[in-house]
Amino acid sequence: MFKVLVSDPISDLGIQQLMDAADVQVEKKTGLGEDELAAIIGEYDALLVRSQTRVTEKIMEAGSKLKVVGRAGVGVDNIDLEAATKRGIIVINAPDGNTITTCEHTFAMMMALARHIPQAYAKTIGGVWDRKSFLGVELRNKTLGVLGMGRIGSEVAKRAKAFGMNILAFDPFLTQERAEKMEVKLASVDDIVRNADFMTVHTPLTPDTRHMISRPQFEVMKKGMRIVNCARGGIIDELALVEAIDEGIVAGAAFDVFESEPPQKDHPFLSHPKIIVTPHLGASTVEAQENVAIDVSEEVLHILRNEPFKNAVNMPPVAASVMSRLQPYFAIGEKLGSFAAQSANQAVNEIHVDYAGDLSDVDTLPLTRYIVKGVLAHHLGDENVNIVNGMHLAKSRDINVVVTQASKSKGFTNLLTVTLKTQNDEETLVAGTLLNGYGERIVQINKFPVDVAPEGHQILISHHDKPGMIGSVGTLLGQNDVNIASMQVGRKIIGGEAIMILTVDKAVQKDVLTQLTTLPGLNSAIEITL
Ligand SMILES: NC(=O)c1ccc[n+]([C@@H]2O[C@H](COP(=O)([O-])OP(=O)(O)OC[C@H]3O[C@@H](n4cnc5c(N)ncnc54)[C@H](O)[C@@H]3O)[C@@H](O)[C@H]2O)c1
Ligand SMILES: O=C(O)CC[C@@H](O)C(=O)O
Repeated sequence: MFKVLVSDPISDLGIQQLMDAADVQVEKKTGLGEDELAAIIGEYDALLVRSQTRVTEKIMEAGSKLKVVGRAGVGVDNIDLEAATKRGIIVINAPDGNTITTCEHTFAMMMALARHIPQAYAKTIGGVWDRKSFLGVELRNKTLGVLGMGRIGSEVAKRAKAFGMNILAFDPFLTQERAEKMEVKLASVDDIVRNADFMTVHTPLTPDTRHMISRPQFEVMKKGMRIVNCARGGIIDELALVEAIDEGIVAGAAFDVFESEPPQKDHPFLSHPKIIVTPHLGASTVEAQENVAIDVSEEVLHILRNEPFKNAVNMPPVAASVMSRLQPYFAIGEKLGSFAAQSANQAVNEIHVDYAGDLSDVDTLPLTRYIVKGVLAHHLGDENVNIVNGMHLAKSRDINVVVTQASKSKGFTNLLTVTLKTQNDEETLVAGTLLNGYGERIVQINKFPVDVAPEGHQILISHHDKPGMIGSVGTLLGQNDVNIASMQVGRKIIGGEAIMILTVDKAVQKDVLTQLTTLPGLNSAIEITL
């Protein structure tokens, strides 16, 4: 039974599927401080948060069973990603669910700013009928500068066209071709600052974007600019903005987010007549909260059940088209890694993976992660290694991961070859394939061609090819109550070195393996469990 803790208010409708899952127990405990959360997190396999809970290194350290932290929303600035990656905790978010909602909030803020709605409302309900102080401006024919043309920025640009606005857009990933397709004009930050009437930011907060609009930009800014920030506090320098408004450069600003949240009571935005604010409400609609909760719950279930997932933040995203090609190989990749590690039986200093045939022209990194996990988990334990921290763990142990791709696949449509190089320059090679209609197969072990389904308990025997070997192994196993399900023998030349792989029905006692090695002509016997 997996235990999931929900530590922020998250839509019940969204997390219903977790509650309905027979293998999951959900507990809700909101408003916990760091120490309180650290004290209980050790019991849980997954933690679901919104933006209030700060998932610090201390929480990750205390979360000895924690496999995944799910963020019902986009920004993960409340989660220590480095600490999570180090401990193999997968951090996932729900990047799509609140895009439209936040885009619409941006428009609500832009319209409110253009027409002074909050200020006019306050005066009107205060009994003052003031129609002179609130002369607004139209959006039509105005230039809107959009910084950050990702999910939300693109939707904002789309809607701004319906208002008759001209759009200048900047994003390091925005190409001329895509800008033309979206009917926006590709511009630099400087162009936008000098020419826009309205400016809205939709970037994450990074060292690059922190204070990307500050004193130098205000100094050259078009007079009368109106600025909206529904992305992250800190992208626009708050103090420099207040100065720019007071100097008459900026006509007004609408902010949903602050450098520090909630802002101090004496924060200059809270009393400025030309600044309107909301308390980080960008994603706060019924629809968005349901969407993000559904998305994140689905992903948490996938991760807990060891199924493929897509929105991990501490791993690079993988295109759906690439994922669909690689996914069928994840299980065999991990098994090959594990098989190789169990048969190498020595400290590994290089994991060499060769992809051939169908896998020769695709970015195989996600698959390599499964193979590396398979190799490392044998020594480090399943609970300590996963596809997030595997590469990091390999690097921290000076294990090189080398990947090659070749179109030739020795007669197979696809072939994965895992070679482990050990300290004494020895190599252990295991190659496998997915056979159409037959599933996973190991087709080579070291220099020997074989045909073995990688599953359950297996015994890998190295021996001298001579009459009677199979019989004496079978007899010894039978005497020890070990039932053989299948057996494969591989050799290069008659009477030379050979291997035997037996699939047996249960785990084999160590002393049975020792007895096997006393048989004349038998060199080694290793148990492999997949
Ligand atoms: N107010 C809210 O409640 C709320 C809700 C959802 C999202 N957000 C925030 O909105 C922002 C945008 O979210 P999104 O879903 O569109 O993210 P996204 O990742 O789809 O888009 C962000 C874009 O910013 C671009 N970018 C990065 N550095 C840049 C730079 N220096 N200059 C210009 N562009 C740059 C990226 O290339 C990317 O295209 C994020 O900060 C997110 O956390 C806020
Ligand atoms: O309301 C929230 O959870 C914050 C939403 C937003 O900032 C996000 O990053 O998704």
